[in-house]
Amino acid sequence: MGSDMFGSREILTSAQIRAVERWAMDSGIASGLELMERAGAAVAGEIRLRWPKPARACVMCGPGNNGGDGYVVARLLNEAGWQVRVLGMDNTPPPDAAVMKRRWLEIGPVEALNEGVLRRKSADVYVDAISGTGLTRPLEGELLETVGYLGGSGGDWGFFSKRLVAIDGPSGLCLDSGRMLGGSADTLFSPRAALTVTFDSPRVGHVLAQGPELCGELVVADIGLNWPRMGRNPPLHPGQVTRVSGPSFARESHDLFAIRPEDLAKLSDGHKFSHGHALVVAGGAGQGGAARLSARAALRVGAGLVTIAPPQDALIEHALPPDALMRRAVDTADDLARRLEDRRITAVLLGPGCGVERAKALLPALLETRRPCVLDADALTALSQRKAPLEGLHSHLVLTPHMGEFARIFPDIAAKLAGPQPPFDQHTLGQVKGEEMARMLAQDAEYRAALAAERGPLYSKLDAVRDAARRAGCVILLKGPDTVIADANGTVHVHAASYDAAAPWLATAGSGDVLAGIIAGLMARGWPAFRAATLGAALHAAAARSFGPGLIADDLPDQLPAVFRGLGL
Ligand SMILES: NC(=O)C1=CN([C@@H]2O[C@H](COP(=O)(O)OP(=O)(O)OC[C@H]3O[C@@H](n4cnc5c(N)ncnc54)[C@H](OP(=O)(O)O)[C@@H]3O)[C@@H](O)[C@H]2O)[C@@H](O)CC1
Ligand SMILES: Nc1ncnc2c1ncn2[C@@H]1O[C@H](COP(=O)(O)OP(=O)(O)O)[C@@H](O)[C@H]1O
Ligand SMILES: [K+]
Repeated sequence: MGSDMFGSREILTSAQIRAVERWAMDSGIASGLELMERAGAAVAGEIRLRWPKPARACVMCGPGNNGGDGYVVARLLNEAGWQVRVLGMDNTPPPDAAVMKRRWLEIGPVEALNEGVLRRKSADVYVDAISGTGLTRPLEGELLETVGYLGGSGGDWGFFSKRLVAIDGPSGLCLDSGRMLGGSADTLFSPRAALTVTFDSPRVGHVLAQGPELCGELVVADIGLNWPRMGRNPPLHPGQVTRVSGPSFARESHDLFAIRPEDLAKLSDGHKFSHGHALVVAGGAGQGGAARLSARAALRVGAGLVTIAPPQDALIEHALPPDALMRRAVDTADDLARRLEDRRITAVLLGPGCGVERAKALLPALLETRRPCVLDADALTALSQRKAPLEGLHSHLVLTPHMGEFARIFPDIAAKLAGPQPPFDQHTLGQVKGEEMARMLAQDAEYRAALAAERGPLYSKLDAVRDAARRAGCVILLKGPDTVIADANGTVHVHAASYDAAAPWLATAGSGDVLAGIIAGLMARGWPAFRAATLGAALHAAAARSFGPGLIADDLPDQLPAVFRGLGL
């Protein structure tokens, strides 16, 4: 296991990459034309790596700079001996794209970009340069038909998905959310690329939602933008808007993965008693398995001591291994409060196998101590059933919901994420009334404001988790193949299983209990909530990869030593 798989890198929104490009051009690092030439060269190079013999290419160029990249690809493939057809639009492109189009026109013609021309299916490779980061509204008319045809409206998406190369992303995909612009109906005919080549950094939309599925293999090409990244800067406070000598945008760390050199040092240092003490609350008779999985994970991640705390009458069930576990009964909220008077208990996990009623009874006493703590599973359901679900939450807390639990605690945010996306037409608005209508009108206004401010137009999982964490005042880790973690200051981190080696076998019963235990163990060891959650998600996925297919949750904690060895600890 190479430690490179743990590298952390920034992912950017469309507005951020535009700011980076503008900064690079303004500071004389490269002109727009040079950047476009490098972008096109990177795409042509990746194509030639995969199709080493000159073949037939059909390059589809849209109205903007994404189309400009396409004209460069066409010219370079032609120079390499390929037979190239170019389909394009009858518009005045932006200046750099116009130059690239003229250069192509010295070589060959531009045919009309429409479904009819595509139906002839005369190429080995199709290059989608129709839209990239500049897509701001759903495609319409001929462009929509063309993109739908690439997505299989003619009954054969399998044909295109094997030979479609997308520049920056398949067209119609919103690179800020990973969702197709234009609502769910159009996703039926969303183009799926075999290969997507993007520039400088991944975009948010490459790793969230449908992005990974629609982009296919993702290559991030360096086009020499050379901007000062967070990693190379003096320490920044997360979420801070900074104007260092680089492009100016909110330097939120939208980064992928989590293990950094300072984590490695801290994981390997120290002495048993400096490693803290995690208390894992367990449930009544017959429910103990989940909490024991969590407790085992907390031990394996290096908590010095772990105590499992079931009710008195279930204590006997927990006489099972691991023997390193301590066992103490906790029946009532008073028992828990007394137990937590011991300041040596440095983190608490409540939820796995706990039972909703028991979690509800223990929650107030736990929250009152403001002890670092993870709330998972039944504790999340218990939260959502309180009159004021978010009351008493604080910044030393990590909530680890899956989408169902998240929706019960933040129903409005989940509805906004799952529902149709703006701009809403009269027909859509005609179908709703009351609060739903008010919510959609507000969302529509937000969409227009976002466009004006050059932010991404669609509400993404990243936005949703950030909004939820701000509202709750704690860290939230929303599970899924695209796990998103946010803190109350707006710092967001994505752990995308799709980005490196996918670990689909993580989706197995009890794997969430292990994740909660890993995070609680790290918090017991002194990691702050947000770092514990991001590092925990990375270790959890690494453990799954280390075991491989056939994994059950019980195997995960015992893979952690191999993961640590792989990290050189
Ligand atoms: N900046 C740089 O230096 C570099 C940029 N690079 C490349 O530029 C790409 C970004 O280019 P971009 O901003 O020109 O927009 P792009 O993705 O081509 O597509 C949108 C175009 O379509 C239009 N449009 C929007 N919605 C529409 C709709 N529904 N139906 C119809 N039209 C619609 C919209 O214009 P509008 O009509 O909104 O004015 C715009 O013209 C980026 O992905 C990368 O590939 C690289 O070369 C590296 C250097
Ligand atoms: N398709 C997937 N690929 C990779 N990881 C996934 C996928 N779906 C879910 N996961 C991960 O699997 C774990 C499942 O947790 P959870 O939903 O709580 O399950 P359980 O309740 O069975 O423990 C989470 O860490 C989640 O991020
Ligand atoms: K594209």
